[in-house]
Amino acid sequence: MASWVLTAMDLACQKAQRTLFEGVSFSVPAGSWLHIEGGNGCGKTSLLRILCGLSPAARGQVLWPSSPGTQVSRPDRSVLHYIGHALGLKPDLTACENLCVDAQVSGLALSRAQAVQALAAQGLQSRAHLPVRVLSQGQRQGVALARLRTSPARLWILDEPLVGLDAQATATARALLQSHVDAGGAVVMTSHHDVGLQGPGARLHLGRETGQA
Ligand SMILES: Nc1ncnc2c1ncn2[C@@H]1O[C@H](COP(=O)(O)OP(=O)(O)OP(=O)(O)O)[C@@H](O)[C@H]1O
Repeated sequence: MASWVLTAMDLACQKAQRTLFEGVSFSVPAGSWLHIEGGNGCGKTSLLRILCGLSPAARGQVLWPSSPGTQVSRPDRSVLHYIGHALGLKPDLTACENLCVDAQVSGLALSRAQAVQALAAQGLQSRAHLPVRVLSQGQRQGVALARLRTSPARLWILDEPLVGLDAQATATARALLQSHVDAGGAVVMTSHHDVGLQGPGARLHLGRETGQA
């Protein structure tokens, strides 16, 4: 049985007095995934931000996992790792430094060698010591994904994590997400493409059929 769960209860979202979605409820237990899909502007990013506690819901409630068997009122970085469209990278720091600083903020000790290893696993070893501002968009996405490899969080919330990746980087990223789920983590993600995750999981289509997942 799963030791923890992310729960969304009857969520609604409004932007500029327009209801984007309502009645959205789901549970994402440890060891599972949720793929949120839907057309441009249907509210996928807005939903992820609500799930992360970055934006308020117009209605409803989110219960985040904490240590096994408990729930917290807001998630911290030890619980939840969010990658949004903006990626959150520091452009003047190298890829390696970005991982080290990110770990430091999470209260983790990460050596440069460990950071380079995480980047190498994304196929970015040769880019490790370059400032992020000179990297391509796909390479930046790879750096953001490499941070997942050093994150303590069991719950990953990812906005279009495969966007801009070439075929090889996409396969690597898919394997990373699958291994996280297989190891008892959880992935909530948006994507306009089939991600092909296996095992316990669900798809939530935001739009006219929005509802239970
Ligand atoms: N602050 C805001 N004020 C007014 N409208 C907003 C605001 N923020 C978002 N929106 C609108 O809400 C809608 C949903 O935006 P959101 O980014 O959640 O969509 P999305 O499903 O992630 O789209 P995409 O697939 O294009 O990334 C869009 O029409 C957007 O313009």
